Amino acid sequence: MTDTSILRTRGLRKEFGTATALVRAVDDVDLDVAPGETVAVMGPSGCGKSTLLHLLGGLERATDGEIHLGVQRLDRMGERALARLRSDAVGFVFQSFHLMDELSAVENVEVPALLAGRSPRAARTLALDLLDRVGLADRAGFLPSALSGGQRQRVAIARALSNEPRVVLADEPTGNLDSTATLEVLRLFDQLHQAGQTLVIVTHDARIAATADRLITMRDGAFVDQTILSGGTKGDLGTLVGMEL
Ligand SMILES: Nc1ncnc2c1ncn2[C@@H]1O[C@H](COP(=O)(O)OP(=O)(O)OP(=O)(O)O)[C@@H](O)[C@H]1O
Repeated sequence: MTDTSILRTRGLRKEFGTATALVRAVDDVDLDVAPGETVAVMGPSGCGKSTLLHLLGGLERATDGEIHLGVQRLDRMGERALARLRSDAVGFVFQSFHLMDELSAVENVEVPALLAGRSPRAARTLALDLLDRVGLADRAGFLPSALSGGQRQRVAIARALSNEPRVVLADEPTGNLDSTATLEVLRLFDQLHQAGQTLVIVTHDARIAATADRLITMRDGAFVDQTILSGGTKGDLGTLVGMEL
């Protein structure tokens, strides 16, 4: 699309299995995500959405093709450089939260900041600030087991932001949440979007996808449709709040 994309793939492919039982999970995908853009990815189960997200965040290696994050080329990086890039530049949000059970909310949030090289004091200050931003300042000392599903996901979102990522990649972030918690998470993503955060969200929920700037539909590993939602078709949060989520 443009040279100014923050995230760009060309001819991206990921295959699993052997020649006799080959699954092409991602099949020749060209993607351009602009800075500050929210992209939603939808499609039937098994069409390759999670695999695509894992490739974009350097969690998995591509079989073929290019992945650019800014000026960096993920597909050419060694393991150490890729690990550094993940901890410095990418925020992940997962359906099942992936919090560390034995760490409090604030400790979970500060881990990526520590890994990214912040001092313990600076990491703690940032983590408390982020928990405040997601409305959980009063739960900082709680273990995940003492939090609701929605609160856990908000901690996970705060954690995803604690390395000040260039892009946040969210895989079914509301898949385990009830409608109230879904709405809370939706509000948070909207705030992030307003603040200029680049977001790629895999979701089965059309109402979440409706808040994105662009909706990509995948099938059998490939993009089969891309719809720009800004302007008339983009659902605003005010309308969604009025809907039964
Ligand atoms: N580690 C793996 N080994 C072998 N096959 C895999 C692996 N990971 C994914 N696949 C296969 O790749 C295809 C895409 O899987 P993926 O999880 O990306 O789909 P998805 O669209 O995210 O599905 P869902 O919506 O159910 O989460 C599927 O056929 C899946 O079985």
